[in-house]
Amino acid sequence: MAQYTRVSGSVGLITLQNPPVNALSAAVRQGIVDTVKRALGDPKVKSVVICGQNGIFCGGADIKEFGTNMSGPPLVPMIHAIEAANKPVVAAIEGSALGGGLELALGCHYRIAHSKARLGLPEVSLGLLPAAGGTQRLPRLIGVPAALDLITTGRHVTAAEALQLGVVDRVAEHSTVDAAVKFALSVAAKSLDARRISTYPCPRPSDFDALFEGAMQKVRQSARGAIAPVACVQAVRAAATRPYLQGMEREKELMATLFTSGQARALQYCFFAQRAVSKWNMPNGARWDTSKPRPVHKAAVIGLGTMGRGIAVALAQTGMSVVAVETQEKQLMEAKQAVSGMLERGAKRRGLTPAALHKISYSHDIQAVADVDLVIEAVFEDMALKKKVFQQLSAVCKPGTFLCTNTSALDVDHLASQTRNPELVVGMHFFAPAHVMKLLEVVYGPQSSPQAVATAMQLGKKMGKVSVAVGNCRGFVGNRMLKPYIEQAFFLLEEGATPELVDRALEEFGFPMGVFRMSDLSGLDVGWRVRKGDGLVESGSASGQPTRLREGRRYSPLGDLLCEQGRFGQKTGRGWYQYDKPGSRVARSDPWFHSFLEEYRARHGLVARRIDHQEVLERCLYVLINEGFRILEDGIAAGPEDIDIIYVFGYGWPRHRGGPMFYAGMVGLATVLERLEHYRQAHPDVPYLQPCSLLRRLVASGSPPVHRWREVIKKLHSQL
Ligand SMILES: CCCCCCCC(=O)CC(=O)SCCNC(=O)CCNC(=O)[C@H](O)C(C)(C)COP(=O)(O)OP(=O)(O)OC[C@H]1O[C@@H](n2cnc3c(N)ncnc32)[C@H](O)[C@@H]1OP(=O)(O)O
Ligand SMILES: NC(=O)C1=CN([C@@H]2O[C@H](COP(=O)(O)OP(=O)(O)OC[C@H]3O[C@@H](n4cnc5c(N)ncnc54)[C@H](O)[C@@H]3O)[C@@H](O)[C@H]2O)C=CC1
Repeated sequence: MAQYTRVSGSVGLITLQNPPVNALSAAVRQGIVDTVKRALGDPKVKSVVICGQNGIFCGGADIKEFGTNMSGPPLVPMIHAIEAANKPVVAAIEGSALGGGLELALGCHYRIAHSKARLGLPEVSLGLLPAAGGTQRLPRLIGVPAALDLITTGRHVTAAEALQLGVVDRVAEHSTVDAAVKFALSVAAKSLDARRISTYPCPRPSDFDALFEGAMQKVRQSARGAIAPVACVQAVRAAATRPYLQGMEREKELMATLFTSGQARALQYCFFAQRAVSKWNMPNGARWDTSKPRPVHKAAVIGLGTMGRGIAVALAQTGMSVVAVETQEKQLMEAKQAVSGMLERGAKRRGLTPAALHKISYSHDIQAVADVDLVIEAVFEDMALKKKVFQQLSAVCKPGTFLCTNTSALDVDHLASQTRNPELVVGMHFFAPAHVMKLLEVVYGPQSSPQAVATAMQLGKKMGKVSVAVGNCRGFVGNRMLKPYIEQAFFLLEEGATPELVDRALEEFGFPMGVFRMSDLSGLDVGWRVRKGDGLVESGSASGQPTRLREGRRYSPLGDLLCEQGRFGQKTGRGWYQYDKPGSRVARSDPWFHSFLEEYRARHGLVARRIDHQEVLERCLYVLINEGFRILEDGIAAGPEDIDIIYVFGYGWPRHRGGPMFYAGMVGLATVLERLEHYRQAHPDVPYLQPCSLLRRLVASGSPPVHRWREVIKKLHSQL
């Protein structure tokens, strides 16, 4: 809807009304068409202001309408009619002007933004391009390089940057609508000839070809396999090379291919999934909207290694006081230096002074945490040590302090049982580097109170994380699913693949790094220590003939053998690949490893066969997806969206493929099931390939779309 009033005698004020973000639904578009017509037809009206209700201009096209039978007036002619008007139209931008919202503003003759407003064309992150003239008007207004940047990244800019770029004409500190009305009165009689952006020539940069080649290369590298960024570059190129109307034709043509693409569906699914996971619920009925978080004014971090340092930075950047605790003076001083450096660099990047530096106090005495509201433990992954730390915390902290652990896989319930108040214990599983990575798994046990979960979720939000509440099990959601994925990659090496082949297949699929490059980066010794703890590693296996079975299950000792040789990955300069020196990042194929692999196969009577990318993807990804179904079946994740968001934000799953569970739906659940059955037959000693009963059930019930899986899961749980 759009409301129309006449203000200050001669200004027609149009207010978009569609809470919460005034998205351009069919009703809003119809409202704009009607009210603009009314304003232009009213002889008393000399100029027009368009604004949005409740302090937000417009969040763009109504994404919920996509995929439906979109009725109502289309955006392009609506915006053209505004631009062609013979009375000045001023956009009064408060809150956000995004996507179609900014395109609407670009059709206006003037734009005034509030100093706190954010503007942008984020369509690319939804698998689309700004198809209401955005790709044609913006380069004409602010030049090709700046338009390419905004359109291909989808980034939101502040009002100050928008003013500097020339996207807006003025910035208002107080009521933007009042300022716009005043301004509209002042320009009522002015000629509009120079105010219609579509009539501007598009500036042609001197380094035209190099600019577009560079832009194309950049988008192909940053979002491997994503089609929308490429289409965005093509559309801006059309603006720079064709007259406006022909450019609009090209924009429309490119949008038509994107609009119905699987990638657009996947990205739009991610948009809603990201919002859905904040509305968490627990199997005991506790929910996000009935559980009140407790404010956290002061927090502590125990253990300032790789993770603890990043967590301390993320906490301090929220503005709260942080107590950082290490055991030894030397470690404490090193950590203090590292944390200060991280905060200073972060502040410099954002053009701020590092105020958070003074928010952290350091101590090697655990008594220092006595008065904090919440503690995050990040000591070594060692149950005995963590148990001791939780016992100490329980004794030292004031009553009611929430005790959280950053363990990657250990039993959160067991840690809770070491404390006087197990209901105050949850897992807060960050990802490295903790001050950068967006994902946070909040792990609840049967005793965790809804308030503890709500507090951890809210703290995650405050730290800028995408937080997902999950149940307690070995590895929680992300790492539990990773185990069979890595296992398949090892088996593929045994059967004839190379690290290069496996990684290429996964990187072409869209992962930033394949499994072996990733393993070299995070350190082969991490998994080795876990396998040793599980009693899977045979000592001295490098010198003997290590077995490839553990309790009847196939096992590949390849990773253990490399570790026994001191090949821990990048940190030692050798792993699945070789590196120029320890710590170097460029992976090169290693002839040593190839001959080692051949000898290994020969020793075990394994005959290498040709393995193609399809098999790599099917085996690595379907086995991971299968574990995802088990996690849903076990009630560890509340829905497929939770798993998908964990994989997209924590594990580099390509966003344009929507996350593993959405991807399974795209491939077809019946196909995933059939391929798992096929591989299970070929590898009867690999239990992870056994299709999960939830997957079978979903296929038997006609493979419903992903948003209906929760119903099937609910039914399944009610029958148990
Ligand atoms: C051939 C066909 C031709 C078609 C031509 C189309 C051409 C186009 O140009 C296409 C477009 O505009 S695509 C839309 C571009 N706009 C965006 O991407 C902005 C999306 N929204 C945001 O960033 C934040 O919500 C925002 C920054 C606005 C607000 O953030 P908050 O953190 O305050 O609030 P959220 O929790 O994100 O959102 C609140 C509720 O609003 C829903 N929502 C947000 N934007 C929407 C939108 N654009 N359409 C529909 N629903 C939207 C959001 O899902 C959430 O809903 P609930 O979770 O149910 O409360
Ligand atoms: N490194 C990673 O990528 C991730 C690690 N994690 C988990 O985070 C935890 C920490 O891992 P990292 O930071 O990698 O380990 P790290 O080895 O880098 O750091 C552990 C730190 O804890 C300190 N420490 C040991 N005992 C202590 C005590 N009693 N009091 C205070 N400090 C103590 C050590 O001096 C060391 O600085 C582990 O549980 C790990 O599984 C979770 C997510 C990712």
